[in-house]
Amino acid sequence: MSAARVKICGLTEPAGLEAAVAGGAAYVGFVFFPKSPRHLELDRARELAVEVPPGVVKVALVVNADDATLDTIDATVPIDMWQLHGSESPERVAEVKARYGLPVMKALGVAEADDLKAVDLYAPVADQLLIDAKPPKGADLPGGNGLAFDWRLVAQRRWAVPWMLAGGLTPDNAAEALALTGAAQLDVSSGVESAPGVKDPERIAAFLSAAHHRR
Ligand SMILES: O=C(O)c1ccccc1N[C@@H]1O[C@H](COP(=O)(O)O)[C@@H](O)[C@H]1O
Repeated sequence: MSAARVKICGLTEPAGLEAAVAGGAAYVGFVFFPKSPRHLELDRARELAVEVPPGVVKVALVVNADDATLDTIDATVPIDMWQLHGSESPERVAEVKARYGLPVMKALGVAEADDLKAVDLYAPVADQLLIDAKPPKGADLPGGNGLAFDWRLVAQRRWAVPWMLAGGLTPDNAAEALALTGAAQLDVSSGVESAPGVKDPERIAAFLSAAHHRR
């Protein structure tokens, strides 16, 4: 099997971004959600994004954001892809894709087999799906909680669109996650941090190495 493509999400500082790029991340993610410890102000996001070399996909993560919010991000930060991580409908996914002409990745929360029914609703409109653990009831964040779901629910499933596995991934479990699910792409945030919102360059390097040397 070829090396997995990795998204390092929730970057907030140059050191983390440099480690992601140096280690061969395929995507870097910037969070625009004020409740998150990884939330970026627009100017800060722009400063980071302009340092990303061509070929690395810059993803803007938003949660149920309105057009005005997306317009401001789009006008300020050079991004390549939207990640919709809230309860956006399939119609909203199609709308965002048409409005900005950028690919859209829709995040879906999974706790049990029934949650995967949403895949059929979103696959026709999204460019990619992000399959993440469903947040606990009452959680402040719909993602980035460091929680994994039961990977057996997606083991060796056939997908109509590209997808990423997310939720509770770490340098220690990345290889097992790849082997069990057959995923070609992984997305990680809190598992490569030393504290909420603070990326750890060594953990980023270790995660990328684990994903690139899949068994
Ligand atoms: O990271 C965040 O703060 C965040 C906030 C709101 C929605 C999604 C968020 N993160 C996404 O969730 C996955 C899984 O996170 P983790 O690895 O379990 O911490 C992450 O990769 C982001 O795409």
